[in-house]
Amino acid sequence: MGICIALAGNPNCGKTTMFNDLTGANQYVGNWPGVTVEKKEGKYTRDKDVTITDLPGIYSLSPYSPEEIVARDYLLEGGPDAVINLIDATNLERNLYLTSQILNLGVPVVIALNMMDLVEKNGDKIDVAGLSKELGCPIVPTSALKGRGMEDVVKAAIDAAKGNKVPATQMKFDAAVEEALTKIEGVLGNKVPAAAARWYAIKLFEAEDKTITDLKLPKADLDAIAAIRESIEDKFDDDAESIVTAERYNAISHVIDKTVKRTRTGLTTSQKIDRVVTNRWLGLPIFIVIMFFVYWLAVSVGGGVVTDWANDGISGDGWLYTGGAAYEEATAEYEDAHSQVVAYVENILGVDEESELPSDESQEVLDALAAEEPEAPEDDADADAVADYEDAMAEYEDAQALVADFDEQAESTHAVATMEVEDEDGNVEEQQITFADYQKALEVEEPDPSDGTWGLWIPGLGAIIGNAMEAADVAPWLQSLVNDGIVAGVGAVIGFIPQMVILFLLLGILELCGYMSRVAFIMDRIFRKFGLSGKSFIPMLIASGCGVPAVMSTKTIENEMDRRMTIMTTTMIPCGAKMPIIALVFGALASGDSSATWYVAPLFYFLGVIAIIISGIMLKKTKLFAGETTPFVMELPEYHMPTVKSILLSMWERVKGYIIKAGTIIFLSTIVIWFLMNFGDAGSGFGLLDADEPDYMDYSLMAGLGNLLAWIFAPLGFDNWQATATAVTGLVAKENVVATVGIITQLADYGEADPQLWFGFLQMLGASKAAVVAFCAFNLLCAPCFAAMGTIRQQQNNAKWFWITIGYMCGFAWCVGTMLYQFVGLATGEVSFNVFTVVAIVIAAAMLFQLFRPMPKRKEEQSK
Ligand SMILES: Nc1nc2c(ncn2[C@@H]2O[C@H](COP(=O)(O)OP(=O)(O)OP(=O)(O)O)[C@@H](O)[C@H]2O)c(=O)[nH]1
Ligand SMILES: [Mg+2]
Repeated sequence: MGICIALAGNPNCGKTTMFNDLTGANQYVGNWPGVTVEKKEGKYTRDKDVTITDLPGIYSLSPYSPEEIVARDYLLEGGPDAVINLIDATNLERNLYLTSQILNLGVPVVIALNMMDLVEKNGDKIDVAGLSKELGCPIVPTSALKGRGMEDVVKAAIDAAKGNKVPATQMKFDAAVEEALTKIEGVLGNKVPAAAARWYAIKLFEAEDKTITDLKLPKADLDAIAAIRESIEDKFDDDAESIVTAERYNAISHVIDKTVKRTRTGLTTSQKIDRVVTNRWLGLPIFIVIMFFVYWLAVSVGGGVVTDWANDGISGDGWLYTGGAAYEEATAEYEDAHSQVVAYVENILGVDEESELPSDESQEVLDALAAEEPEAPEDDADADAVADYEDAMAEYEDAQALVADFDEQAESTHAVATMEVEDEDGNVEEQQITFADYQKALEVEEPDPSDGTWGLWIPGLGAIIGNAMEAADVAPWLQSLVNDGIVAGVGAVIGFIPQMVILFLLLGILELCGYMSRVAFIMDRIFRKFGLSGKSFIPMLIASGCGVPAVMSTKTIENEMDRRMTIMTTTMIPCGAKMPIIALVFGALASGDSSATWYVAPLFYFLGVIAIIISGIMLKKTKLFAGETTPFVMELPEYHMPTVKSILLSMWERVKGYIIKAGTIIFLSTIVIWFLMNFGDAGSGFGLLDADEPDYMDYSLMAGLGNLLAWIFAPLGFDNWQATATAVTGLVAKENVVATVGIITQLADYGEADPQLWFGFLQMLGASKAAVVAFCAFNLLCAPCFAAMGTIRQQQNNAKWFWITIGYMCGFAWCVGTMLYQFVGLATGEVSFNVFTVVAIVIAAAMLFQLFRPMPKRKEEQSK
């Protein structure tokens, strides 16, 4: 017959670490309390007959918080055959409080004295044998992190379960209280299991409602118990519950005096570090500096170097593996020549003032210069192919004529262009380009890394698939679906993984070493001023990875209103999937000068935090959320070096989600988006659009959908279908935003780190920087992706609250976007005063009013 062992203990004492070690599972571990919120089961790796259950951490068995109820019901209703009670040995006083309750339950208990490695390091001595005698149950010293004592503790638990060895002696209370408890046990007789008699006696003595309703005792018994209780309450001049609590703590300090020898004087290392990092003044600046650094590393370094590399290999053409230096040189030479050509053409035909890109006329000539002669069809080609060739040839000839015209004009006017060049020391010089220079520059060919002359070339996945389909003569629409839809869309997500790996590695280290629980403590001081709880910060922190686990983790917030409010706001933090949007916007705003604008990426993180604080204050003053905030109780765990394995695990846990998403939701949505973009009615009936036509997308279903909704975004500065469609696809998954911009601008091959896409994106938003800012803010703050919305529905557990959440997020995002576009636009001169400016002013005034008005008085308070 199988044996069932439960792991119970305070939050953050190492239960999940032990559970993972015993069962080979990979449950989430974090160095802050309340990581596990549901009980989890697994099989012991060394003996499949033994089932191990990981319970959420609890401080006591009183039925106040959801976790306490889960754990208590499970233990009381005969779930486990034995309980392993984990104790954080560095914090015996607090941990033994729960132990003193578990010992009363009448189930076999084995204590795992965990974190012994830290105790040894601190130099404290615990008399394990003595402690075991005092508590009346076996004790095994362990270190779950280092895997020490794991087998012994399970063996002891199996023995205890087989022999049904319930704890022998119990921690005794004051004689008068003990006498009262014995009397109550007498009243109960055999109405409760003998082994748990003391548990029930204490609960009835405390007059705990849950126990009284559960037991359904006759009135006479209840009266007798009430009389016993009152006599003791009179004697101690205190209520029964406080008497029991005090007695438990007395018993604990008695046990500790006898068995623990402290050698330590002064502060521990953890306390010393905390004096700095949780300092009233330094705490917040230190946190900000750390977060800036983390995001900067992930976005600039990881995003730049590593993502480029991955993008080349996955959705791009491929890598040049050897001979890179010569290729680089040739590329530099080509780029120099190319910029001479561009400068020369621009000099004659002009530049667009606003965007500083070539004017339309210049672009036409540049395109003509780049045109290639089409390949003649084979002799046995069909009529269609011949017709296509003739069209292409005619186009090519037009281009040649345009170039000839331009050359003639240039030569006859003896035009000389000047171009600014920067030498190695950063000095800017002017270079003259004559007609002869221009013609010479045209001769320089772009080096092709894959032509075999530069070194070993490894083709990218996209190129391989593309060529294979070409060779197999796959229908053009299917090629387009696979290349432009699936490879581009899924590739954009996968190419982003390197950045996430860096981000989550760093966040994982901060979490596991214990720093992040300090941050919750620091944030609580700030949040409290605004009527929010510091507990809301943990979900926000997790949201920087992904909104789904973040919304799940709100379970640990006991106060219902605080919990609902945290669910409503927590996904405003930029999650991993929103990072490419930030990178894109960052590029469009700063033209990629990452050294001068390195602060943009972390700024959006703080935009999220500020949006949450503002939302919190405003919501707190509405009827829905009025009320007191609950006090924040969370002790600070000791710092420790996390193991490499645990860091990698925590990173993998989060990255895994993206990979699964890329294979499922993103995969499906790229197909749907491709369909919406490529089907429509261009005048000749509904069907596949001809992708060779310019502007074919304007006739697509997506354009229709976008146009239908575009009016909503007019005040935010992007009332065209392209930007609207992008925001809508973002609701499915935020990864879609960049992918959709890529498809719409037909620059999907470039990725969010490429200037081409930045300019395309800027053009899509009417070359308005204010609109770019508004677009970004809207997409970051509005309702999250499908997956997160599903989790919100589940956690709000109520349709009305779900819609309030989604409605609030979208409404808030719209308001912020409108204000940003109107005000930033006014400041930069991109917007002139209009109706929506008035709307923005009204919104701003309403928000300020809601933020600064005093907390409204509630009816209940007035009646008191
Ligand atoms: N030094 C040391 N650290 C440990 C030990 N056991 C666990 N930890 C660390 O303590 C932290 C908390 O571990 P968890 O396993 O998540 O704790 P838990 O009891 O499951 O916490 P909740 O799920 O919040 O109830 C993690 O950072 C672990 O790496 C140990 O024996 N020694
Ligand atoms: Mg846990």
